[in-house]
Amino acid sequence: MEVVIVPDAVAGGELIAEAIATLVRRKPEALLGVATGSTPLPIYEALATKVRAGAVDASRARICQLDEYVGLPAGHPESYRSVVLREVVEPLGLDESAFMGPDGTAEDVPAACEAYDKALRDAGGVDLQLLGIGTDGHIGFNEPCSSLASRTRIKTLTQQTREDNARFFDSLDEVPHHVITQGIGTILEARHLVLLATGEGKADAVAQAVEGPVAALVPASALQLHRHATVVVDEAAASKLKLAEYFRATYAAKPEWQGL
Ligand SMILES: N[C@@H]1[C@@H](O)[C@H](O)[C@@H](COP(=O)(O)O)O[C@@H]1O
Repeated sequence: MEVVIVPDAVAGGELIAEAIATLVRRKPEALLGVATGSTPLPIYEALATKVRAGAVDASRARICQLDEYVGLPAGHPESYRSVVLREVVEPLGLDESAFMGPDGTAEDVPAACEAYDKALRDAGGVDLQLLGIGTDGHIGFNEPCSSLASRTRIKTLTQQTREDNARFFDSLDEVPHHVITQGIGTILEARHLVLLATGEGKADAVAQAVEGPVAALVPASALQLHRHATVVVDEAAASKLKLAEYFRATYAAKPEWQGL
């Protein structure tokens, strides 16, 4: 696992956007897994700026979703499908046909989950999966004690996560209890995992994920099992890392050709 400490969220966004641009230059039809929440927005903004400036041609890239609420009406502005179309697909100038995600409106949720895992496989697998981290250490919507081998499935949100996400809804009552999320086993199949965490509120979760034991209690610790995982953190989110100086020195000495 590589840990990169950046000065702030904008620098993190720029660094990761450049890694995505490098991937897309090498593999124009790359499948990019995107995360929702506030944290990845600087990545999407930096990437869209590169596309508009002609620094990268992302017109053949494909986008896939990490997770989704269950039971929101189709087209609800806070369904993750709507969020990803609004924040990623449209700003990159892509068509909706370049996008895939689990169907949170399906009557048969288990079948929708299985279909999504199959769709990811049929698409050739995810090349680069962006991740955020919940204050309880979740990735996607894999809450604490999710199986590290889990596949895409339905999960029940913790009260903490519903409260964290209530800011996107008119009230806490409107935040769904159920979600579909790529499983931890599914996420670990992506070729490159890139987790961005910013702000002091994520410092404990980051320290446990990076420096704690691999444990289902801290789903993000599963990144330790992946052979190409990159954790990008700002100073505040890095503030509880014991090895921060080592991570800084390692990154400073890294040959530029290696990229992320
Ligand atoms: N399902 C999403 C996660 O993918 C995201 O990482 C997390 C943190 O969001 P934020 O970046 O807004 O803190 O929120 C939600 O639970």
